[in-house]
Amino acid sequence: MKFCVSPSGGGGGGEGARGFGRGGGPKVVYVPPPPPEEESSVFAHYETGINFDKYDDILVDVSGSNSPKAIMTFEEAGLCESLSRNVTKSGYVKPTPVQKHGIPIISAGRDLMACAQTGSGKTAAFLLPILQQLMSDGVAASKFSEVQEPEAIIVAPTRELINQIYLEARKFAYGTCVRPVVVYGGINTGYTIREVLKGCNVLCGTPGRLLDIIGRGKVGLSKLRYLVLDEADRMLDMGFEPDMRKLVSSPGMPAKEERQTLMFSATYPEDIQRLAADFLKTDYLFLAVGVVGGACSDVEQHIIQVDQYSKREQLLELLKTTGTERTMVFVETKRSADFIATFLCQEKVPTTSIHGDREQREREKALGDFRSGQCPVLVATSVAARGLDIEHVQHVVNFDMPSSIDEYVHRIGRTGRCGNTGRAVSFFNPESDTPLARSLVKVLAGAQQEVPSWLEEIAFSAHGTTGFNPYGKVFASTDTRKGGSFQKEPPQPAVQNTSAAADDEEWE
Ligand SMILES: Nc1ncnc2c1ncn2[C@@H]1O[C@H](COP(=O)(O)OP(=O)(O)OP(=O)(O)O)[C@@H](O)[C@H]1O
Repeated sequence: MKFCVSPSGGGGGGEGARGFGRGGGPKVVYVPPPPPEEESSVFAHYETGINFDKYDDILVDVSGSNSPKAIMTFEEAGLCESLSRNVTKSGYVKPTPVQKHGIPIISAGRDLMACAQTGSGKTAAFLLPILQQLMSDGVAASKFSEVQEPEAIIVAPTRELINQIYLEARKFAYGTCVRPVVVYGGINTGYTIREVLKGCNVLCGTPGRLLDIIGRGKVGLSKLRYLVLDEADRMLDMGFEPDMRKLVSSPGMPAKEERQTLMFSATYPEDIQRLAADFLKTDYLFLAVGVVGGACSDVEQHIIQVDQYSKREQLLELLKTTGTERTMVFVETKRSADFIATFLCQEKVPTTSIHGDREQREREKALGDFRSGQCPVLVATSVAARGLDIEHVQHVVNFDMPSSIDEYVHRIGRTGRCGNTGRAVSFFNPESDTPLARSLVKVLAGAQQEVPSWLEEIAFSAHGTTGFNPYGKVFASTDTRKGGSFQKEPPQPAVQNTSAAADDEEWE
């Protein structure tokens, strides 16, 4: 068995994170391998799970005026032949709730803030109606232009996630004249620009690299019709909000009244919802599938009380039971990611790691080795918490609890996707994690999980109450425009999501 070496190569984070020419660091030469061309690889997908049909039982709430009627089937979505064919080849038989409601809303030209649980198909909910519109308008990529004018821009917070979205866009646009392109930090800028100049209709990017390429005059915004913020709450928290403001005030960016703005996430703190409204037309629709910020109930959640010094032993014990099943282990810092991955390798557990200090080449290799099963254990920081859709991830371990409950929801959502079941085990250290206890109890209860009595005690003891963590967000249940706050606790500051993720990913 091959053991994947994990420690950070170092040095890649600074420049890669800040984008070529900004940080003044060494030139990034990395050019990623081209994505697979064979049809079987383009359309490779995993099966929906036994709980896929249960999605239909989830309560859906659409608020705002004149919302269009939901569709029940992909046929009703009115997709053109090539797009329909690609949907079928992707193994999609029926739409998930966020697709049933989101597709007609987007097709009707409405702005949308959509919230649906992890792994429930939000990506296709925005890609399909956008691609459908571009195809029916006969949009085609042109490689004869020195400035590319994409019709859609999609933004996501991490490099791996935006690459995944790009691959989904490429899959659905397969065999058509619509060309998606991806730009993100940590790869050679010249290569990126050459890719953009080959023709670009749907530009997928991380914020830093997008702004960079727009600033270089390689991308014009005059034809832009769609702006999509995936993981919208993360894109608008303190880490990325300035970049988003810069993006929407870039020269040529159509005003919000002239473009369609679409936001998707599994979590939406209320303060972020209010801020997001700045980017949307006033009559935007708010789509909530289930409880906003709730965890996916297909993930079996276990919380174990562990003190800091017993965590490594506990992890080893746990990994003995998971065998070669794919497991993501989340830790708080880049250093501990290296440390734990090295420890596991020494213990003969084939492990790799991903975090913001690893070079992009290493990050992509780590993800590749994990996807292929060569290294069934991936130790990760919050950089891998959101959006990543990796087949066969059966287990998530929170070696360190995250500092916010939303981050917890995203992390455990790496398993139990698309109707499949999964398991999340979290090491709760009362010394450091007590502030999260209350919101954790609510998330567990909301997902019909067993709540350990010791956790309840911590959460609602005098100690737990006085020590209530302002960062331990309790989820809202619906559209903030309805006026109600759904929290018993005071409103949370916008900083709550940023700490871990922002210092880990820095500036993409
Ligand atoms: N209608 C469908 N039928 C079958 N599979 C689907 C369908 N919609 C999406 N999928 C698949 O389900 C998986 C999860 O979808 P996706 O990554 O879009 O989830 P998500 O809601 O964006 O999750 P997250 O909140 O973690 O970002 C993907 O592999 C996707 O291809």
